[in-house]
Amino acid sequence: MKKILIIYYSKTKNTETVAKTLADELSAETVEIKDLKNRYGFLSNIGSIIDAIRENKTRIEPETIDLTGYDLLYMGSPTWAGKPAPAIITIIDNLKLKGKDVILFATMGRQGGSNVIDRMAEKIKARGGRIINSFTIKTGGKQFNEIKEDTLKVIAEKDLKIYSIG
Ligand SMILES: Cc1cc2nc3c(=O)[nH]c(=O)nc-3n(C[C@H](O)[C@H](O)[C@H](O)COP(=O)(O)O)c2cc1C
Repeated sequence: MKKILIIYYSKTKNTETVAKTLADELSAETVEIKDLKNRYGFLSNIGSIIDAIRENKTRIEPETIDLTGYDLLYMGSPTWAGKPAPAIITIIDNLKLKGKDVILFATMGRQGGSNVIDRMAEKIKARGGRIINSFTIKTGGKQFNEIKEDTLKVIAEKDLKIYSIG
């Protein structure tokens, strides 16, 4: 079995639900990237949208992750104004991704997830990583258990367990 790490940011636990479901199904470890900037309240939401559109960096915890020994990475972000969350933009630039296989996922209320995947992919490829698969999950109006069900469906449809072998 490959050693798999799932790296994610999640403000309201939708992306976390996907990450934890993947972790259970694929026997993977997880690392949550925390954004140390206040992202709660109306004004903060506007700030978050501006930060996402401009791809502003943010203060995160952990600042980096030692990826030595991991054969496969999953990386997940919510969609913010059609972009990856600032915490994900920030962590990608702090990781040594040369030669790493990466599977990307994005959650979205309604739309924009594929754009998030594309942008994450561009940045990861620029750092020497290889994107081997990706998927989006729609979360608008869904309970956590429905998001979990949707994730289980994607794991089956995309045959994601195949990447754990070897
Ligand atoms: C600042 C902000 C911007 C967002 N922009 C979008 C968007 O452009 N398109 C969309 O479908 N959902 C958008 N959403 C909804 C989130 O992408 C969606 O709820 C996601 O599943 C949240 O993941 P999380 O619970 O892991 O934080 C936005 C949410 C926030 C807080």
